[in-house]
Amino acid sequence: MTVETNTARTLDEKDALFAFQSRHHAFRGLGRAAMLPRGNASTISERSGAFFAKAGAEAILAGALPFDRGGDDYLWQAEQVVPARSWALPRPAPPLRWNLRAEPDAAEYAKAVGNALRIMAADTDGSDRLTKIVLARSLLATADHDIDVEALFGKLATDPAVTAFLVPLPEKDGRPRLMAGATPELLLEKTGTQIVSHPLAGSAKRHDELARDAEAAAALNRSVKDRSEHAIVVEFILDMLAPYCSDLRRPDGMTVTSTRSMWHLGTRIEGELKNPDVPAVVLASALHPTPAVCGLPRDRCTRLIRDLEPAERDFYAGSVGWCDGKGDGAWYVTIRCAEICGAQARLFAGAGIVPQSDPVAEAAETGAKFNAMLNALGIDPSLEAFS
Ligand SMILES: C=C(O[C@H]1C=CC=C(C(=O)O)[C@@H]1O)C(=O)O
Repeated sequence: MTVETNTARTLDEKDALFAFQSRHHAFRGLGRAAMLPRGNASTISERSGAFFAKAGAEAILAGALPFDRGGDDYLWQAEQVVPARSWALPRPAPPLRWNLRAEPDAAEYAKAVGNALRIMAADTDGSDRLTKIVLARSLLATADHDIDVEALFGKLATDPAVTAFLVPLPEKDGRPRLMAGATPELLLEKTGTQIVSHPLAGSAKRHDELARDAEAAAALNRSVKDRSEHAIVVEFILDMLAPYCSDLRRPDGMTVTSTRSMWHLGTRIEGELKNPDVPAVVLASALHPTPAVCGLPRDRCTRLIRDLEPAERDFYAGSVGWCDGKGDGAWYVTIRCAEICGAQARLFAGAGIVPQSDPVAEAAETGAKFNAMLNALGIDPSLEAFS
């Protein structure tokens, strides 16, 4: 991917179409040049192939794939792509007053987890047997005036363990929308013939007090429930990538990784492609959604999620990222994020449910996963609305 270094615009201009910032990548796209004709996962290969055949190897498409493989993606080429390092310094924004509504609240969410556990327990055999499902809830935060998206992005980008992102979403009721977040999870990165995926699953809340924080990490590492939840994701990704790879490697065990607010179990998977021409977006689209955000079996879980969750996921738990005309690119799992529309932010958080799950603990885990966005929005995470 090529990022223009000759920037005619100043970096504090407000018209970012998309932006990504992590330890490895930091750029923003300015102005709308062209949209990839919309379509679902089954046509991404043809559509992106035709697009880059015209736009050329240096062109970059960035944006979002929805959670549901049948839904349409939203990918854009910007007029100009510029480096964005200076965004590591958050811009001060005036404090907002918030009205908060949990949809559903923790108690209702715990009931949905209970329902999922009953379905799992009744499922004793068969190839369609439910082994894991990820259930999410949302939090609708409405401010007294419009959210300063650039200031929000600056705050999200201060955690060195995440990729902060800002991508446009299709308008809803005629109003512009975008997705902002700080994802810790790499779905797929491709550079030439090399691919990397770094799934996360299995979580614990972090604590200010050092000894308590270290104990939370150690307990996560010992947890049979979290290890089984994680192993399902790793096996799924290895199975999906195997047909594309001449070599696929993973370390012996899983590792404990962290963001500022959460501990996770993670596994870095690396591979060498048989055919280097398969583009990053096609591989990401084939992998997505993994059991880190959906479950196993995938199609059955997609349907069950629709029944068990009150709010539509839309682009939450999809994938955000970019690819260039050479086929390189990086795609992340769309988590620790909020859909922003004017003064409104809809935050999402999910948790993997396996037979050993405790509904109340899973509800608390989703509460903790809101913290990255809440902190960046300047909302006190200890407020009652999240419990
Ligand atoms: C679905 C989410 O997290 C996923 C990623 C890491 C750990 C997870 C877990 O432990 O349940 C989830 O699989 C979310 O943050 O909304």
